[in-house]
Amino acid sequence: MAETSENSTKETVRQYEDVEDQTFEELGLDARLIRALLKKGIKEPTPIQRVAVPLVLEGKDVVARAKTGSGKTFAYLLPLLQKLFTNNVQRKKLAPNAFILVPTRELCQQVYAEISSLIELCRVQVKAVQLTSNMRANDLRAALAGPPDVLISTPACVAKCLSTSILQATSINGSLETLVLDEADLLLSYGYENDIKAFTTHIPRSCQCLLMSATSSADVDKLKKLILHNPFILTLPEVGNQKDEVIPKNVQQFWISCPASDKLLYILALLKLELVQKKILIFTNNIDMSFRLKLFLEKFGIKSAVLNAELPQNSRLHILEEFNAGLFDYLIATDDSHTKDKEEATKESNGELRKSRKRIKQKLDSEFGVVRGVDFKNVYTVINFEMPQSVAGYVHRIGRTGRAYNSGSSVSLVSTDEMETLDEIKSFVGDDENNGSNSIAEFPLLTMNAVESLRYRAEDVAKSVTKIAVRESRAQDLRNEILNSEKLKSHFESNPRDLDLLKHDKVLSKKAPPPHLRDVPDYLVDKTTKEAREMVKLARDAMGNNSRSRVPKRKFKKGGDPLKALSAKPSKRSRNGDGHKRKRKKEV
Ligand SMILES: Nc1ncnc2c1ncn2[C@@H]1O[C@H](COP(=O)(O)OP(=O)(O)OP(=O)(O)O)[C@@H](O)[C@H]1O
Repeated sequence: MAETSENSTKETVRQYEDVEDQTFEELGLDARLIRALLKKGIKEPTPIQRVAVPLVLEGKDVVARAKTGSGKTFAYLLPLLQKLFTNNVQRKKLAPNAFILVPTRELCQQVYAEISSLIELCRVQVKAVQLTSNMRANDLRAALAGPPDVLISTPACVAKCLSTSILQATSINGSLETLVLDEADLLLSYGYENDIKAFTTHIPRSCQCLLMSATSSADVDKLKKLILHNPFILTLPEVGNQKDEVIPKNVQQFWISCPASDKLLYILALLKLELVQKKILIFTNNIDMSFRLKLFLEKFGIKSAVLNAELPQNSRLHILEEFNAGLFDYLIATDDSHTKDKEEATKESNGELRKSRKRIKQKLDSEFGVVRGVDFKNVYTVINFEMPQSVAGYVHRIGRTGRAYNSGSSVSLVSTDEMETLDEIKSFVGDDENNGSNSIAEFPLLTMNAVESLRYRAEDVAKSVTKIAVRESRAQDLRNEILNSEKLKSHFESNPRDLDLLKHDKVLSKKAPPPHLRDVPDYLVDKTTKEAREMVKLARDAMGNNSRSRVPKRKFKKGGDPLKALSAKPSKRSRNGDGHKRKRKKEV
């Protein structure tokens, strides 16, 4: 471990070249928490947990940067809970002892679910609550009555409570012991700067502050200066500042060059010919495109659900829960919604959608964030149907697979217009054919023959998915979800575990897909594609990758991965053959 003092009295930077294989016991964790983790199937700490837990237990301020899916949530939740229930002298407090601030409601819900389950499994007297901006003043007051020990919220909601005196500044000052800023790199970009600044004036000097983030950025530095006193800055080799260490190594990244007008055809080929493994998370940049894709796939018998900022919160949470529980395999998510779709919504409000949208009166939720930090379970493949608008967006999207010790892959469909973005991403993630780590390789399993064999059908169907059909479906889906949302609210108050009530991957079109579209006739699939498909299937079976099971997957031996072992493009492969061979050699 290398330790340097930056600014001698202010920051201690700890660079861990080699994190020792300590157990949770050796980190000083309470037996109740260890038992709770075991019940969740978690036996060994991840590297970030190994370095962060002891420091947090010691009461140090910590800035932890670790890759997506590296287990940052437990890195702060475990010691935080331990501190709360081991010093269980009845504290006289007027406000919660710990605040966990996150950028989105989805994260609020996720962190709340994690902490609640730990509390339940440990059987300890700790109360956690989550607040969201859409709660009425009375509900906020009721949630804070007591007060609870831990509060999970977006900064905006805390600011609202302060400005309406539901929370008193003096109470916070007298009670706050731990402040966590989770997904710190996003808090400012979500527009919470003023809310955070308003809050910081009430943080007592003695308060321990923890800042967790997946990437380092100017925003993280700004928050660090604003909030932390003598922080320990943790950098791990898997995190590092080096470019090639941003994406988890257990995620294989691929790209396919294709004309923008052929994207539907290409994704159909990938899914229908089963060249990618399930579960699959597909990203689009705007909501209309997600419905176009959903309707298109539906005509070929591929059912999917959509997830976006327009949906009511209850529905969004339920969709996530269903997807995580394995009730459906394809989820089409629209991200970057807090910027782009808002603009679109404004434009649309002047246009043809005005009537139907007005009736629905639904606004995009500025606290929505599907990509950042949300823990999608057992997603094997992330597909960028459209390229994200920033490098950070790419990192976070890809980070939805390969979580913890699982493996995964990503496939980006890249049009000519998006090539520049791909180059930028490649240079950021440290794509280096000679080095092999973190390279974004051309997807080897899709042949032109395979694509062309589906062209006629795909183009025919794509024509039928008109703009009007898309917009009607979007409005219809929204109406359904608003109704669902009401049902969900009352139903889940009494049946919180009933996930099967509403399936969100219902088909939108009235007609069932004709058999010739639902099943790809055998004669259309060439030999190479059949082999590729078989390899993907074998790999899935070998990994025990059944998206409907919650059993942790077996780790895949790199050498045995079909995406590395087989190429459906002999000519290209031989062109890049050297690079591939070198890569594989290095990995064995
Ligand atoms: N020690 C562990 N062993 C196995 N799985 C773990 C461990 N710690 C956490 N996990 C699981 O790993 C997944 C990812 O964890 P978490 O959401 O905390 O990642 P993260 O670092 O916060 O990612 P992101 O930056 O995307 O938010 C979760 O499903 C979590 O339950």
